[in-house]
Amino acid sequence: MPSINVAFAVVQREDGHVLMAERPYGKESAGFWEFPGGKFESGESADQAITRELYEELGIRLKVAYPWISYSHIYPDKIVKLHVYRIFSWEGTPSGREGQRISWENPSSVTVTPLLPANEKILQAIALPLIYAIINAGPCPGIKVKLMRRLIYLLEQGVRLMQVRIRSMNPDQHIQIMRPIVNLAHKYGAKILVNGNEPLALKSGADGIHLSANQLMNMRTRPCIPLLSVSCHNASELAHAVTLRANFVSLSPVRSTPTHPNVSGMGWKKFADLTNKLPMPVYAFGGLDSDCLATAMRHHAYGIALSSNI
Ligand SMILES: Nc1nc2c([nH]c(=O)n2[C@H]2C[C@H](O)[C@@H](COP(=O)(O)OP(=O)(O)OP(=O)(O)O)O2)c(=O)[nH]1
Repeated sequence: MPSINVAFAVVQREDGHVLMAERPYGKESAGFWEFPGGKFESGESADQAITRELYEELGIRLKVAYPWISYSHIYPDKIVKLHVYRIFSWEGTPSGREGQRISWENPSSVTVTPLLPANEKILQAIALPLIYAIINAGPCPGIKVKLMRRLIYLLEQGVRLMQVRIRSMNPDQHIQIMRPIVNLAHKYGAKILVNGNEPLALKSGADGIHLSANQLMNMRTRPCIPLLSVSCHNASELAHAVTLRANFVSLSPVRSTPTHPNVSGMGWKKFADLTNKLPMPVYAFGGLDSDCLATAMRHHAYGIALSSNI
């Protein structure tokens, strides 16, 4: 079967809406909605293809194009290798220069239909926020109040995806602590994952679980929960996370951290080599702060994970 390379872009406004385009009359799959982009021309790189396509199709000049994920989709007559970019800044006002209809859509509630089947996973992924906060807590007096305070602080800062990791706590007390956390987060439209414990996640109404790399490698089937995130450190763990259909992973350590002084960070080059061909969102983790977001995205990260200890 022939295989073609295609570059397309998630062009995203500040309000989170993304630009979608209808495939015009005369093209294959006319009437289906897609992200703007198209086939590589002979000798072109992915970067060159996306820059040219977005100018030809929409009349916009890209300021920065972040290379994101790559994946293949098998159509009845061909394999399409999709190279996906994320665009947050451009010059010009997008318009359908090839007669195609365009629409700004909220990724969580897309109104245009039908979509190209290869694009479902992209829409699910881009509903995720750019920052993933990990709240670590050990047993300590007043832990419930301290956790709630930290949660409120993060929610007020605009964080909408959090993992809560409480060590050494009996299951009943754990649920008692998690329920109000989940309820409050949901009032802000935020999602909560609990670390490592599927029954706890279900009983506390959390949105998902986060697995350690050890738990991941011992698991053969995906837990039955909406969101699954996983800690990964190398290529084989990433590959298993893909097999288990994790929604996203954190890949660490990018830099060495005070909590793991004997482990050296992999650095951005290795991070990019590991994530470059992955079909899922990856949060860069370990020794980072929010100023690292653009650097992370230049190296194929979806966003960054930041840890916060109690
Ligand atoms: N542009 C784009 N193509 C996609 C997406 N998802 C997806 O499966 N594809 C597939 C559909 C097509 O088989 C292929 C893109 O081919 P195309 O015909 O649009 O490319 P093009 O704009 O260069 O078209 P042309 O100049 O050859 O007419 O990639 C997407 O979101 N955007």
